[in-house]
Amino acid sequence: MKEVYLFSGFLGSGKTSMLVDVLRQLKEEGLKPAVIMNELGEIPFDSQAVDEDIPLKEILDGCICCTRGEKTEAQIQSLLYEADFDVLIIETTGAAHPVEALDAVYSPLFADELNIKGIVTVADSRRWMERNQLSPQARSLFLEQIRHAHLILANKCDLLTEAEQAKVVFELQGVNPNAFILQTSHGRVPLKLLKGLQATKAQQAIEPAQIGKHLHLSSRVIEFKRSFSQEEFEAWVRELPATVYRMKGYVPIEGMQHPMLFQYAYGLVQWLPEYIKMPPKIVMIGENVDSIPVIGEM
Ligand SMILES: Nc1nc2c(ncn2[C@@H]2O[C@H](COP(=O)(O)OP(=O)(O)OP(=O)(O)O)[C@@H](O)[C@H]2O)c(=O)[nH]1
Repeated sequence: MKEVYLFSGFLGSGKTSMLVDVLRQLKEEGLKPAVIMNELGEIPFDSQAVDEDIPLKEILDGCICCTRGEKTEAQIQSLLYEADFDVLIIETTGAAHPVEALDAVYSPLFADELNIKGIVTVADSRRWMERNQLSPQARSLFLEQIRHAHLILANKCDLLTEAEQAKVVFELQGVNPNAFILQTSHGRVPLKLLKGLQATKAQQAIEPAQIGKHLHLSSRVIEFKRSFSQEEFEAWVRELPATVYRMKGYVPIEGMQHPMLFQYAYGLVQWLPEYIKMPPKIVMIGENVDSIPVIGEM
């Protein structure tokens, strides 16, 4: 399986600096990286930071998490098809919400091929100290990026005194008690730390994924062995805890020739008939989703 890392973080926090350094380390270890970059503008500004021999896809005209889910899926699929790589790094825009970005990346179509190792959030320590100057929306996004991270870089620590650095780490840990927090400058993170992440462990095609129990934001692949009535399936969905944020995939429904395309977000369910036979599985994204009873297995 290919390892996938999502780099998240506020505008200008140091994501590209981290990317450049991680790419260098991967190459030194003889690993082949590939990169998907998501930039808000039309011009691929940051992509110049990636060497030409590294497979690179860009999503330029929008944010990965808002409208670009399908585009991300297509970019990953074409990378899987055309490029030879071991590790995929996806750098999101500073405006991406981590749950939505994870959702855009995690498709039942290639869940068996990708091992999503986790979300690494780069936090600008100086900006964190001055977060009260941000608009409420920007501040809440900043907090969400920290809250859902599996690893946090308290970056730009060179701009802070030691006492300030300690305060920032303490406060970040308060927002996300589960993530490891590393103080960095210029996004320098040892590769070993990234490799140790386990947002989703290796998944078998049949078995539901084993997920790190102590991590809150996690994902899971659920494969169905029988079909359901739509009512029965939706009754199960209604019973799910509010901490299940997203589900999508293909569900075998009685009377339908092929599994139906199923989408779930913010409590809303959407069904669409599918004209080709897709594998009967969905992905679920939420907090500690491994402990949730699954329809057909209860
Ligand atoms: N002093 C200091 N500057 C840093 C550090 N990390 C990054 N920078 C600078 O901050 C600026 C933004 O860094 P990038 O790595 O481009 O940040 P980014 O998150 O990719 O930025 P966007 O793509 O605009 O979201 C650059 O000028 C970097 O040189 C750091 O640890 N200390």
